[in-house]
Amino acid sequence: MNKIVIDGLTFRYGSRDRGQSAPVLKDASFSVEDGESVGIIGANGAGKSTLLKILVGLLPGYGGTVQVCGMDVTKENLSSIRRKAGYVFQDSDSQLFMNTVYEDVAFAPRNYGMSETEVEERTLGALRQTGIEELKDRHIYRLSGGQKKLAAIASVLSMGAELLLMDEPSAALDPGNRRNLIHILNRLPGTRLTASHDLDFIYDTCKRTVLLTEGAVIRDGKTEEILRDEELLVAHGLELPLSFRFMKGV
Ligand SMILES: Nc1ncnc2c1ncn2[C@@H]1O[C@H](COP(=O)(O)OP(=O)(O)OP(=O)(O)O)[C@@H](O)[C@H]1O
Repeated sequence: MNKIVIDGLTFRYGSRDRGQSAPVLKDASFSVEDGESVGIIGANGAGKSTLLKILVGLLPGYGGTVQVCGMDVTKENLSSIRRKAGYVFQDSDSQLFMNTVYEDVAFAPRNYGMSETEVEERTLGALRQTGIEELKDRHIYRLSGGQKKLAAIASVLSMGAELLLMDEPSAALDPGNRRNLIHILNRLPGTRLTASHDLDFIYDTCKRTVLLTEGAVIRDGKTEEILRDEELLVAHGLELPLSFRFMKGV
């Protein structure tokens, strides 16, 4: 079953009264199957963040078909979609707002009216999956960037998200935290869509990759094949990931 279906997606910012702006997504189509881990790569302004925001209903008014977890992305379906699809912001500070890690991770299940026993079970489960159980009583302001990222991921896992949508998850992480995040993501069950221009991170966490340029899907295929294609990457404002540069001896 497909967790995401995007068919002929077109989107432009702005409204008619402010004048029509150019489309930032142009007839984009691809699907993501249950259990797949897919990367979205593209230069600055390619439309990666816009695409993720459309999937969680933050940007209505798109053209074409967009379905998440079997539901059309419409106002009526948003609360059901957000129970199944967890959006991890690029900036973890925009996502964490409670006092402690535990409170933040417990927020969504509590908000959905689950019993305190279930809230605790889900919260501890999510903290375990992200390897931050020992930080549960830590104040959010006392977390490092890497710990905040893990807390933000735990806060969407606790509501039972089947689909993780992540915007630049490795941004601002040092090598140790980045490696830890790769290790944790690769052990998580479920489906993932990760937007990033950290191509090494995509190589380490996604089997399939979609290349976007100016809002259009240029390539959709095996990560290894796309990330090895230097000519393709350079033509679209990217460069070979380090892993392949070393192999070439560059
Ligand atoms: N709120 C907005 N209003 C108007 N235009 C916007 C808005 N947000 C983004 N854009 C424009 O939409 C296009 C796509 O932006 P988007 O942030 O989706 O790209 P991106 O691939 O995520 O880029 P980056 O890698 O720099 O984060 C860009 O031209 C950008 O300037």
